[in-house]
Amino acid sequence: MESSDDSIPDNWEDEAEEVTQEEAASWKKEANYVFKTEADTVFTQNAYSSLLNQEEQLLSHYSNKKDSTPKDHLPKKEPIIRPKAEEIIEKLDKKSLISSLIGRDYLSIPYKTHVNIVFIGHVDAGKSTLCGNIIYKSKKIDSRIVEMYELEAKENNRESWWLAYIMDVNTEEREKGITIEVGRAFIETDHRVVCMLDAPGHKSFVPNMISGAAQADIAALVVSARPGEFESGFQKGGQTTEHILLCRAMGVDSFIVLITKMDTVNWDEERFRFIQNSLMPFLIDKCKLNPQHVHWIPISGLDGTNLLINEECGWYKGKAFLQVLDECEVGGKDENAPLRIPILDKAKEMGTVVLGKVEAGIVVKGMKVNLMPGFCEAEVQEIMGVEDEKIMFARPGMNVRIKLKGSDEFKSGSVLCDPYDFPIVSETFTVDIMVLDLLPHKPLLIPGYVCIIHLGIAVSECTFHSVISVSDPKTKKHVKASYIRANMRAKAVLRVKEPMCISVFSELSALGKFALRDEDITIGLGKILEVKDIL
Ligand SMILES: Nc1nc2c(ncn2[C@@H]2O[C@H](COP(=O)(O)OP(=O)(O)OP(=O)(O)O)[C@@H](O)[C@H]2O)c(=O)[nH]1
Repeated sequence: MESSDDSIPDNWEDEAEEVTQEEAASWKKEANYVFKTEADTVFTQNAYSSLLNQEEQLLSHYSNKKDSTPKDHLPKKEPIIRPKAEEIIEKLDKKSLISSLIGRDYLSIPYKTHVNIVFIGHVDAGKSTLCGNIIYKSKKIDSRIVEMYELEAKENNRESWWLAYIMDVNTEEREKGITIEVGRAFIETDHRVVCMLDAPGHKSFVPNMISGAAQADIAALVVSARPGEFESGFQKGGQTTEHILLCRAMGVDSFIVLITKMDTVNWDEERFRFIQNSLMPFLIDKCKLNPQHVHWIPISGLDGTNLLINEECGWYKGKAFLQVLDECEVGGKDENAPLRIPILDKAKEMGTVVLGKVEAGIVVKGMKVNLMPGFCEAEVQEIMGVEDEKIMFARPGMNVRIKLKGSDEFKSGSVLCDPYDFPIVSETFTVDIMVLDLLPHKPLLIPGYVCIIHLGIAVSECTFHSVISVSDPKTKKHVKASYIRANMRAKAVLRVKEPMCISVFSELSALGKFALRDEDITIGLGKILEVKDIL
């Protein structure tokens, strides 16, 4: 039944975003920036004097040209009125603020961009083996440790698994031969510092896989070419499609498909093309990936062919995995945006140390920060980079450990942000949701339906508050509805148990995309359209 004048207009997504931006703008105006500490005073003063310097330089530039420049081209010398702190922050870009804080122009030094790649795919596809081999071949591991792993694999009757042991570090993972936690290792390509996130393939550990996907810029989809293995991973119940959908839900737009175990099919091109043709419609048509952002490489994770350099595979003339990884497209991140670091983990190490990836803005040693949604004030005492080296500041994309001084009454999943510019904190928000399969005994999403939401790396219980509309699959027009069935696209209002840091998707995808899970299955994926700030 299509509603008449009160039907949802086609452009409701745009309208929803505008409302949020207006709300954000009015909040920003009302905000009262308070600079309490000495460090903050220096920060503000430096920013202020930098602003004055810019003005003076401009004036002297014009007065030196006095004779040749007509008078009315000169800017009028106005009495200088000290601007308010918030005006300074609005006028100056973040880079000059940071440069003045750390006293040198560090930010113009060329550097390698940082990217995270998550390895996804069905259980036993070969993810850990190929990650381990990349580390081994890049000589990032001591030969004595390799010998130890070889011995341990032999003792566990899993001789060929020693490469996987480089990523699978805990005893249970090694004894069972499966990944449980997201493994993490760093390598460097010519232009990038790459964090490899080895996600578990087993369906019991999908929540861990989602946390890996939420940190990723690129996905490496690992598919086994061994007869029968590709088929079981891609069929209903296999993890290949679920992992692809979850990565898309977490905002990953760039995929490298690694068709591995090619040694088991004698590097048969026909097998490679069969897998490629089977996966292509799902990636391009269903998941709406740009074909130019999907790369295909035949490899063997076990012997390392085509991992670092293109080797001995007559019919494949393309690049090796690390060469593609060095240059494939990743979405830009905004250095000048307010600081956002979703906290992945928190530990006590002579103070509180947090682990996270800088999603937006720049974090600088010595700056004041706030951990939201709990309003925990703290100071950045140390920043540690990928090799645990101490650094002065970190840019977007970088994985950092940060030692904090101050309150530690915050949970993992909180967001570390600027002291004067917080993300929206809310418990109720409007979403655009694509519903997948639903549980046989719970076939409708209706107000009151309770499930688990993975909002980036944060996890919470969530309830369907109301259903607004569903999209008619034929006309694509939204029609009023009071329930949602499997495989429908809909607009609904969700409510989480406790306030969370949330963003409209178009503003910051890291806090604006989500997956819904119920009883171990993924029931929906979506993005946030509108949020009511409760602060
Ligand atoms: N012949 C051959 N065997 C491989 C290759 N890659 C992995 N294997 C074997 O496949 C099995 C599973 O490999 P893993 O690397 O543990 O698979 P995984 O995808 O990390 O497994 P989960 O993380 O538990 O899902 C092991 O016995 C590996 O030795 C390959 O390229 N060729």
